[in-house]
Amino acid sequence: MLSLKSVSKRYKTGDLALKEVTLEIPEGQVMALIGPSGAGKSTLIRCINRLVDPTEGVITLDGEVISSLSARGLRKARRRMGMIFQEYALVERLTVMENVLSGRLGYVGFWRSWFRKYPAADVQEAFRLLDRVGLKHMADKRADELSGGQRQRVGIARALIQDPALLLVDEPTASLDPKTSRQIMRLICELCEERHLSAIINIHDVLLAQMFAKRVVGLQLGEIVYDGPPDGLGPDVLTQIYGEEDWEATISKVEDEDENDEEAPEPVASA
Ligand SMILES: Nc1ncnc2c1ncn2[C@@H]1O[C@H](COP(=O)(O)OP(=O)(O)OP(=O)(O)O)[C@@H](O)[C@H]1O
Repeated sequence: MLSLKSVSKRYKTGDLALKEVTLEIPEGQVMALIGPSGAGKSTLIRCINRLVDPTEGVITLDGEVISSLSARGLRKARRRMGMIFQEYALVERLTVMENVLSGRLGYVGFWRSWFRKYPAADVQEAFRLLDRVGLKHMADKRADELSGGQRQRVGIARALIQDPALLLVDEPTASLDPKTSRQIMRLICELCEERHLSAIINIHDVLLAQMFAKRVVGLQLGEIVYDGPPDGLGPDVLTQIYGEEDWEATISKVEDEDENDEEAPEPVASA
């Protein structure tokens, strides 16, 4: 459903951030994008939602060519791409509910959103989503009263109320502790499965990528150097992506954690 063909990006500074990247992401697939700092992960995500214009190549979402859309076409296409950010990007002085509803901005028109007059169906859906992410009881809290994990749950609900076909997730756990990081990754993956959503998750943490994604793409200096299942990320591949390190320790840690994972499951309610 998402296809990138020979996508390259050269910034005005001369940096070649992406080199002929070709990828296909089928419906419902969660893909983790890994690679060292500067590999081009953010640039790839930004080319898909056109925050950055690719220099060459073609990007299509469900057959629609994203890479050459006009501003109006782009606004429409962006409704189909939910974004989840590292720093949550919430409006601090607004409530949890208002932040979630802001995900409908692309649909409701400027004045309606200015006066915060969202349709009843949107409000109902926001409650359902807050229930699903475990925050129904916090709908009236201000965003600045929440913990990092709770903020990210609001960010997830805000992305989902857009009713996207694709989730673009940029470092969702970078500001979270290890346990919360796992809960957030698990929640994102479960929601993608429930809703047949595709996702690209840009993630620094190789362990988390291996634990939760069915497919991992490794970028190095703007090129894909690995594209395959998480268990194919052996020491040689990781060295190719990140350089020399004691990868055996990392890999065995994943196995240990899998065996000992006795965390309580996320709250379940119908979505
Ligand atoms: N706006 C920009 N102008 C010029 N060069 C840029 C710009 N943004 C990124 N770059 C360059 O493009 C390359 C890829 O950067 P990018 O941010 O996509 O990497 P990344 O893998 O997301 O890194 P990180 O994990 O640190 O966020 C780097 O060499 C970076 O310096």
